[in-house]
Amino acid sequence: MADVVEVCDAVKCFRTPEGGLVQALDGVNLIVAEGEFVTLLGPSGCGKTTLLRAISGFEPLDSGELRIQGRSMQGVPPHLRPVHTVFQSYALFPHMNLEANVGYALDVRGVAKAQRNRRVGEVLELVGLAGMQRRKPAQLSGGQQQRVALARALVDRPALLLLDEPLSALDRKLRQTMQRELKHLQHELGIAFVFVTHDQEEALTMSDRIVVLNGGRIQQSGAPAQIYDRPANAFVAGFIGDSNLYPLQVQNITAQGAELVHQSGERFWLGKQSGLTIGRQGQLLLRPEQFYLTCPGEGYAQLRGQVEQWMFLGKDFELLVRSEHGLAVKATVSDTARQIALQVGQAIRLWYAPQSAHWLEASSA
Ligand SMILES: Nc1ncnc2c1ncn2[C@@H]1O[C@H](COP(=O)(O)OP(=O)(O)OP(=O)(O)O)[C@@H](O)[C@H]1O
Repeated sequence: MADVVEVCDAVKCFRTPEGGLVQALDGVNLIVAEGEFVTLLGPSGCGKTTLLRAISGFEPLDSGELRIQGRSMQGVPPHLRPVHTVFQSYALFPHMNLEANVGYALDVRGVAKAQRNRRVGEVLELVGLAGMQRRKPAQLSGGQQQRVALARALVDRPALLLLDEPLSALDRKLRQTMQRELKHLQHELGIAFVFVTHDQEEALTMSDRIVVLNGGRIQQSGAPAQIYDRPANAFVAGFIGDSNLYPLQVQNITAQGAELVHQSGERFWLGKQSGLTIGRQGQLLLRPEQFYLTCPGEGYAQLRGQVEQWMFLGKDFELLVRSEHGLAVKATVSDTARQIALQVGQAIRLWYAPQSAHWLEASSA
């Protein structure tokens, strides 16, 4: 697959009104392949919007390179880049009807009327708004307005669509519907998407690849499952999903794996892994859903503790357990908890597979 976007060593600093300097992008490298759905994810202020604005041409970089479809974007103004942005606020022209809003980019470029009308018709069909051409934005629902914004951005078939929190103004249900539609549309059109969101669930379900940013630096770039199951460092582990993260030291190495100890005396097991030596320090990641209340089979490790809190979530139970040595353990366990009839203060065992635990070396943690 050819690369649509290449960002090399992008650096961008802002001078703040208070007289300080903010490093919004601190040596960012990003490649987006043709047809890829890439999500930029990170806390507020991590540089997501700055990176999008640099790609679209609204924010010149201090240093670094940007190529779109192999062409350097040095000195190329936003309107001449093969890129459109869809914003959370839709940014529609309120006085124009839907057809004029969508056809605007083609009108500006002087596309012949017949071709223009055909393209507008096609793209409205695509986003499910055929027959609403004459409505003005105020006569549409939030979800419909977002579809117009999408249609407008897609009408001249850009190589790349940038989406800056496009769904965050929608309520939960509509948001989920739009997530599915957007993903379907992206697949159908084969256009590369760079999508910005705060919402980790949205990122995990929609993306081919997630790029996690913090403090203007890329922390990790990978497929959703890789980011979730094998985070590169403690920041990513803590930012995505619920996590139990314990600072531990390697105490012993056996044929099955490693025995790890917390300073409280609590012991954990980690599956076989290359490069581990006795005395190494790091953090162990165990996701709440990796625990079981009954031993699922051979080779599982156990953690004893007492139920401190429990909540029924409709399908699963969410438990807060205090381990024998005083560690807090979050566990999400399925239905079997019904038969066990949980009570606060009850002594229980939590089982986990040592090979599903993830070790973060101190240097990367
Ligand atoms: N024009 C500007 N002048 C000064 N500082 C800026 C400017 N634009 C952005 N910043 C700063 O640069 C950093 C990165 O901002 P950016 O908008 O890229 O973050 P973000 O990840 O998109 O955040 P959010 O999720 O809140 O939108 C922040 O610290 C922000 O305050």
